[in-house]
Amino acid sequence: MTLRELFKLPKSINEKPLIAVPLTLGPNDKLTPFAKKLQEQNPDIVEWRADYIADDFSQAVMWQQVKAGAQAELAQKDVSAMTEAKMLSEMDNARQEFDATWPVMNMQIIKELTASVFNTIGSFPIILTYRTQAQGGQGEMTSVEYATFIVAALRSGFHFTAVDVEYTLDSELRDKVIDVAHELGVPVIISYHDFNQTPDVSALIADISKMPADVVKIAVMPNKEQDVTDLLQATRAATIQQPLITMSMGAIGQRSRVEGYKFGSELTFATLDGLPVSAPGQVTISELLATWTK
Ligand SMILES: O=C1C[C@@](O)(C(=O)O)C[C@@H](O)[C@@H]1O
Repeated sequence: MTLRELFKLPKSINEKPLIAVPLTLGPNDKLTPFAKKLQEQNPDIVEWRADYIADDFSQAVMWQQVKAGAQAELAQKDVSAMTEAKMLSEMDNARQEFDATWPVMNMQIIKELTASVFNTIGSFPIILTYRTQAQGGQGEMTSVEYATFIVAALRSGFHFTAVDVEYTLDSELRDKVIDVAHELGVPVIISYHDFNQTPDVSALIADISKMPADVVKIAVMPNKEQDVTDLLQATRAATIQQPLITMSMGAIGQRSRVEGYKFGSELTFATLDGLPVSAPGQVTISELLATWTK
């Protein structure tokens, strides 16, 4: 099965790979200008990089906000030291109450975040990705928080075209997330990143393909031109059942993003013009299309 078939997308008319653009907006950015550019440049897929926003709604951050609000209110009141001490001790009880209700609040927050993405750009297929710092992203969640986030977003009632699950996630949690995705009919991309070097890509492809992955994705850093050639050749030589996405990152690896499809990589990440990259070496859609029509 091809990646297009798996994602239920129309057949390509020119044998080119799918183009995915990353949505890397943080809590203070507006989605509407992104949505407008999206309509203009019309990529195949949007990858929602939730790690750029989700940590701003973590339990610790939300509690800090509640606490800061209460303290600001206290500061405005002219209260005695005794009353102030009493109110502060009440904060401890409030903290316990906050912690007890957090799982429900967390689900609601994740649902609202997901809804805001789908309500603005849901006419495009969306891949759900939360990239941890260990794999080159912004995300600081623990493995349990990561799995909770992904499962809650998948169960939010909005249908993702695919979900990215990191290869390095603890295997028990990984299986749990994959089970939920499959129960909801969402294909799982198992992805591996190395921002320092190009390891043995063939071995990695073989290893990931043995997992319950519907798509295998590998993004690694070349230190020399030969590393890019090795990645492309490993992509061509792969005999796995699942669709494959590979790329060499950084400046040296850029050609893999443009011509990787000739070796069997079925999707390439590019940015909307003028928007930031989500990994080194990504080109813009315009650059990509210009190179393809040369
Ligand atoms: O896994 C990938 C590939 C990527 O790292 C890249 O190199 O283009 C960009 C990420 O947003 C995406 O999740």
